[in-house]
Amino acid sequence: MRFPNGTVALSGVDVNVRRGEFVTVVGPSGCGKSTLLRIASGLERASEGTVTVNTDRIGFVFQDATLLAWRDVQRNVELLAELAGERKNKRRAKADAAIELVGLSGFEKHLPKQLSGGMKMRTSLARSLTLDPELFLFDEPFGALDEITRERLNDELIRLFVKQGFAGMFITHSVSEAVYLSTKVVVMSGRPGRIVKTIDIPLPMPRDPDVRYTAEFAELVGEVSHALREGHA
Ligand SMILES: Nc1ncnc2c1ncn2[C@@H]1O[C@H](COP(=O)(O)OP(=O)(O)OP(=O)(O)O)[C@@H](O)[C@H]1O
Repeated sequence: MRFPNGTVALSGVDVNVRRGEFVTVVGPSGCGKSTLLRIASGLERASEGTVTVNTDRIGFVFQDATLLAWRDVQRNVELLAELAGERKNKRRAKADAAIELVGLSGFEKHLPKQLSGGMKMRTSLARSLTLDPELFLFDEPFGALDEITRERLNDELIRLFVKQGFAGMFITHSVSEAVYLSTKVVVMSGRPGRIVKTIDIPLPMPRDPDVRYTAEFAELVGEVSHALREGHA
């Protein structure tokens, strides 16, 4: 990916994300992770190479929950179905199901300003879930949350991944979050972003929260951290 101003953001990147895979991309700031996700989503067009996406049901969750301040949770979650021109009954049913999936039942009438950071992210997740995505893209969605909320949302995300069966592509700066969530971790170098290493995470899904304290987990975290350091050198 070369931007019109000459910045080369990505070079020779080759990634596959299949159904049943949750692929996390880690790498130093500015290495092109968001660019890669935007290219996968179609928001950005690669200047060279090919991108093949075998579905048009793509969910995208950003670091910011991007909720409309004047709409309550239910009407925020309904937004995409509304834009797609779906009837009120149908979009309400979809929103209700998604709100239930993310554990926000009872908060339908709350406005964004009445929600915690974690609840805002859940609302954002629910909004994308109404699309019933086959490919779900996440650009560091939990980066701004405290550790406990983040760990809880990691578990909820894994539950959704196992239940809904989408292909997941996730960006994070946290090595332990990457190992915990993923079936595969892609480590990128500094700009222009190249893939330094791809590491399979063979831990069983859904993850047991206590897996974080095992030797196997620590070893995988070590492997990802080493690869990150190599890419930085
Ligand atoms: N539209 C653009 N035009 C020119 N350069 C851009 C454009 N968008 C991004 N870049 C540059 O491309 C590089 C990759 O940016 P990107 O946001 O993808 O990195 P990132 O790995 O997601 O960073 P971070 O982890 O800090 O969010 C950066 O150097 C950025 O300045």
